[in-house]
Amino acid sequence: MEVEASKEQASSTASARSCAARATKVKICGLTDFEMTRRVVKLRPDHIGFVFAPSRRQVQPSHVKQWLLKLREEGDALPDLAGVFANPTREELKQVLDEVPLTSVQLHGKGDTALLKWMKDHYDVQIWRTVPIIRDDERQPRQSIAAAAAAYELDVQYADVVLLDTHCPIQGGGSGKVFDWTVIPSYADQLASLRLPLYIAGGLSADNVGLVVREYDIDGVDVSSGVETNGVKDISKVEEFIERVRGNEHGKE
Ligand SMILES: O=C(O)c1ccccc1NCC(=O)[C@H](O)[C@H](O)COP(=O)(O)O
Repeated sequence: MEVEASKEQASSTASARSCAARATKVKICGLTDFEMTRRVVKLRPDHIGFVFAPSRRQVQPSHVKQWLLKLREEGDALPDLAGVFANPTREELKQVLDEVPLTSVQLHGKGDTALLKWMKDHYDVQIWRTVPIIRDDERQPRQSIAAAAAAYELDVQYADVVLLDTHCPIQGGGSGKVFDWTVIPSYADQLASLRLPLYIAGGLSADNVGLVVREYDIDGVDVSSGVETNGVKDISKVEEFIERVRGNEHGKE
């Protein structure tokens, strides 16, 4: 099944990093209505994401369930289906996972090893662990890589993908802001030794995604704000974003 294939792709680990040119995965996040979800799915991203955390992009589980049913009825091959949460309780996760056939759960906020273990024990989902990277302009001491690593190392044993995203103190993600990409190689090295795929998010758009994909040894990219116009998903921006990723693979001459 397409979803299964997509899950396997998401698990392609850092061992693939040694290949000269490989396909960088694309996740389009923060879909909020059926019609846009349908149009995005037809562009064949590797992952799509629905935000269940409090946010202007928050969606209801019952709505997402209906959209996915309709797409299946129409015969659309579905990509990996990610649900985005910020510091969820077990009950909140259960409510969504029992209703929506998600294949991945993306967690923002503080780590909770017991929660991750519970999820792995009860649901067949990939876990995306977000590592927030603090921007210099937040006027906090710059986060050291070691400190961030210590924060996620605790639950990395249950993570299937690690996502570096710009720290967003207000809602946890979807900031639309770029972090300092020079930290990427240190994470890439650490995660390669753990054989965990590394994805990048935070302020990506068609204008800058080619650069991050070409210059850094990463497995995938994730976007929300950068494919919106006036806060609403814009299908021409989504299309352009996916084209830029696919035309700029790392290692391609
Ligand atoms: O998008 C939100 O509103 C959101 C709220 C709370 C937690 C996570 C959230 N979004 C996650 C994403 O959309 C992506 O993983 C990523 O943060 C996208 O960032 P950006 O392209 O900078 O909007």
